[in-house]
Amino acid sequence: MLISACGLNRLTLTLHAHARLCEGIWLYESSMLGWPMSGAGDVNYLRGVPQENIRNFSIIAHIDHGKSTLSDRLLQLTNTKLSEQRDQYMDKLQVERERGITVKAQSASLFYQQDGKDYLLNLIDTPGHVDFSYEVSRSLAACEGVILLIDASQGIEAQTLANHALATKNGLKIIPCMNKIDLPHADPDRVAAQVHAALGYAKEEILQVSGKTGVGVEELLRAVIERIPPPTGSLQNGLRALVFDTWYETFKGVVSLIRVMEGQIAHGEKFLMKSTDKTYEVHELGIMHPEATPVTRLQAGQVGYILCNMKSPAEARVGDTVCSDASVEALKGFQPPVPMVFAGIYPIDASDFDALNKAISKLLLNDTSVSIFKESSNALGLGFRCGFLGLLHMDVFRQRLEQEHNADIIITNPTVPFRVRLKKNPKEFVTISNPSDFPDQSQVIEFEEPVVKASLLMPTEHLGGVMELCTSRRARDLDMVYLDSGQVLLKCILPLGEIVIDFYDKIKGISAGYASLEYEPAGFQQAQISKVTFHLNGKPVDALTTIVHHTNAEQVGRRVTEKLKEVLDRQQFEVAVQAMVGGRVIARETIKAVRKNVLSRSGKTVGGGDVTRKKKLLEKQKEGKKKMKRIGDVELSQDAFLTVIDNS
Ligand SMILES: Nc1nc2c(ncn2[C@@H]2O[C@H](COP(=O)(O)OP(=O)(O)OP(=O)(O)O)[C@@H](O)[C@H]2O)c(=O)[nH]1
Repeated sequence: MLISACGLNRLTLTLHAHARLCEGIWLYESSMLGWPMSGAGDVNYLRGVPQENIRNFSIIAHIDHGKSTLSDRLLQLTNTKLSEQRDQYMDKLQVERERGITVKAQSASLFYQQDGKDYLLNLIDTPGHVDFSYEVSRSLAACEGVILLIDASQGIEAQTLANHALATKNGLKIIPCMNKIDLPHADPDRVAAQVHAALGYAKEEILQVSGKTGVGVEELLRAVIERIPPPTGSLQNGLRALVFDTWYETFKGVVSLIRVMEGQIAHGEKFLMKSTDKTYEVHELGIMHPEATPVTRLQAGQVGYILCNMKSPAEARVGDTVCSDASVEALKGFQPPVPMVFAGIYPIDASDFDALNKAISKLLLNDTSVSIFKESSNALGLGFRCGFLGLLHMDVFRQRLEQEHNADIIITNPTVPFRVRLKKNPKEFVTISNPSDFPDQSQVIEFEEPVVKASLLMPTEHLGGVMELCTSRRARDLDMVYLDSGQVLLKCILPLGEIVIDFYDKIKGISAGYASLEYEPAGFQQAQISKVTFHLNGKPVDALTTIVHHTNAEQVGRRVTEKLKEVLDRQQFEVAVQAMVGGRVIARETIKAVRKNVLSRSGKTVGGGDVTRKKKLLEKQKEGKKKMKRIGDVELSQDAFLTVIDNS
């Protein structure tokens, strides 16, 4: 049996595996979805699932507690057809599959029947790592409830508490649910006691599932339907929908994911983007099932995507309101995320700047939490200064640029944003996120560094080691709360600059992986800040310049000069490698002069008879020369330069 929808001749590009185009009419074979037929004549493929039978929910949890695996099981249980069979289906990006982590929230509309009633369940799988919590907060704006997943062997971790607080703040219904109960070392009783002690849920309220084996997942779906309220919002009102995600697709252009709050929107209709007042026409709209699947109409309470005649990625704004006319009030939108770490991104080959510019603007559409400004460097040419939510976020952005957009890039070493009050304008603080903007010390009244409110959750036996590390990183206002479950929650204020690089790894090492960290911005505090510059025979290498707390300057200076000495080719003259703060040298290495003999490797000269090998080496050197950077008299090969940046 077939349901017909109308006017979709532009949709051939998005032909879905389950759908086919027949004599100009879009036909949907509902039985293929495991979706029973009932009632005829509904032009909407969503077939009038009444609003009270819609549930919009996210799965939230600490990293690795099994959100994506559970999402797989929900797709399976609801007979959702997949375009290919693979684990962690909702992790669509190459970077996610390679790293085994979710970095991008993904939504899927599922159809399910329970007690003879048809339900439309809109699920959003969210990331767990603290760097991507902006994705979680955006996803929650499209939901009425969440499944708070807790690993039955690990128990509550820092991000469990943070996500619980976020869902509570958003007024969402929370279903606490223990996962991985199939693990031999799972301890549901201990974890239930922990959840009760920390979050106040009774043991009976906490569900127990295994996303891996499927045990308990049907009961979980029942709880979703019974405990999470349906969406509200009148179909009769003017259209009001929240854009909560956007991305760019090569053949389709800009795709916006929306949650319709009021009214409805249909194929071919015109709508207004509230922030720009620009009018667009809907070229396609649909649901993620879990691939983009066109429908004719989206109504209040539903989640889906729209494609329209947007010319540039810049026109789509996450948090914007899609509305029928100017009289409709804008929705609350989202607080812009606060960048925690800044770094320069440059094309390896300076002539690729325009291509990099395009690649970045497309990727920004998919990751609105990155802030970007153009900048230039004497060693690297034209590039961008980018703000990220953390180091993992920065690394994922780099990998996505390389993998999804074929960009060859260099990222300079990261720095946190400092603030400064200058004598010429003593009433105002200016933020410095780029070492090149560092002011002359004689003009400075005071500096401030960013701090975070950190929460570290761990079994009590690891408290000593973790406290020691925190103290060595200048932690203050330490406060401990002992939980009934044998865990302790350590709260403190930490300078952001002390945790962005290796703090997380160190914490995991000290606690055998048991301590978890969560943090949020907590303003700025007064600090003594130094700019460390690096010089080759007196000439600065600007891409290596960094800003650090004064107590760390010497250590950074020593590490980078040593690395420069190790990787720099010897020149025909002696080279002084210096690290300086102001006019003062804080670290120095000397590279002795030598007449370079390319035919010598590791001190051994290549055998005289091997002419081809000699030729090859000389050609290689010629090739390498093209990629040499010149700092004053000193030539620095690209490879050497990249190694230093990677290690600085
Ligand atoms: N034994 C067992 N392993 C599970 C279960 N659920 C997930 N896992 C494993 O736990 C690891 C993490 O699972 P994911 O589903 O990627 O976790 P996640 O919460 O989505 O991870 P992030 O999105 O990166 O935070 C994987 O190795 C899964 O195979 C389960 O129910 N039982």
